[in-house]
Amino acid sequence: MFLAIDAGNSNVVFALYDEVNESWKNHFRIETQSSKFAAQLHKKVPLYFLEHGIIPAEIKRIGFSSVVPEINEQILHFCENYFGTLPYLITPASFEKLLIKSLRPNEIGSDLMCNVMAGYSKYRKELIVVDFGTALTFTVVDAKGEIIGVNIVPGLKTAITSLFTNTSKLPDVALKLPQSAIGKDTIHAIQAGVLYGYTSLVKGMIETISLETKMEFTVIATGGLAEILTPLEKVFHEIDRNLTLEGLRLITEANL
Ligand SMILES: Nc1ncnc2c1ncn2[C@@H]1O[C@H](COP(=O)(O)OP(=O)(O)O)[C@@H](O)[C@H]1O
Ligand SMILES: CC(C)(COP(=O)(O)O)[C@@H](O)C(=O)NCCC(=O)O
Ligand SMILES: [K+]
Repeated sequence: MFLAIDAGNSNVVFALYDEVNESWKNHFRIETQSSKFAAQLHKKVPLYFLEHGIIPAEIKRIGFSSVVPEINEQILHFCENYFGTLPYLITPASFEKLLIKSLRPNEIGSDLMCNVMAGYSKYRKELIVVDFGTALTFTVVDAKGEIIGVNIVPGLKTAITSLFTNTSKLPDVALKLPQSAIGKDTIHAIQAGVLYGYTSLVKGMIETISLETKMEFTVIATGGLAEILTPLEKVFHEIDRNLTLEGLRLITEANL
C-alpha cells in the first residue's frame, strides 16, 4: 500500500492509496502550526492504523511533499521508526524526468508541482490549477506541460484571519457565502466582501491570464476550501480534492 504525506501550511494530510482498486482511501490530517504537532504525529498516525486494522509494515512506499521544511526531519524520522520505511521526499531533482517542466524548479512549491503532474497527466492540454489552501494559487501550464507561471494570493481563511487580527472591531466570521453581495451588518459585510470579492478575483484572474496568453484553459480546482465559492462551479472543469495526493503518487513513482 502507498502512503502519501502532503505537508501544507495549515494541514499535514496523510492518505492511503489502494493499488488494487486504484483509489484513495480516507485521509486524516494534523494541524501543521499546532504546538502539539509532534505529540499529534505520534498519537494520530498509530491510532489511525490500529482503527483501520492496517499493520505499518504493509506500507511499502511513502511519498512526501512539503512546503513547510521545518517539519520535514520530524516526519521523516517518525516514518522511518514507525513504518520501517524512509519516505521519498520530493525535491527539485524529482522534477528532472517528468512530463511536466518548471523554469524555476528550485523555487516552485512541491505541492504545486504535484497538482500540475496530476492535472497534466490527465488532460495533456493547457491548464490552470487553482489551489484553495492557506494561499490561493493559480498555476498556469501550456499544452506541452511547461509551467508558464504561478500567481499567489492570500487564501480565503488567511484573508479573513488577517482582517480580524489586524483590526480592533472586526470579528472572525464563518466562511459562508451570503445571499446578498451587499453587507447589511458587520459579519455580513466581511462575508460578502471576502467571498464575493474572491469569486470575482478567481474569475478575473482566469480571464486576464487567458487574454494575456491567448490560450484556452481547462481549469481544475483543488485544496481544502475549493467548494466554498459555489458560483465558481461554472468556471471549473473539475474540483478534485485528491489532485495533490495523486500528483504526489505519480512523482514518487516516476522517481523509483
Ligand atoms: N474539509 C474541510 N472543511 C473545511 N475547511 C477545511 C477543510 N479542509 C481544510 N480546511 C481548511 O482550509 C484551509 C486550507 O486547507 P488546506 O487546503 O489543507 O491548506 P494547506 O494545503 O495550505 O495546508 C485551512 O484553513 C483548513 O483548516
Ligand atoms: C504557495 C505556497 C505557500 C502554497 O502553500 P499552501 O497554501 O498549500 O500551504 C507553497 O506552494 C510555497 O511555499 N511555494 C513556494 C513558492 C512558489 O511556489 O513559487
Ligand atoms: K496544499
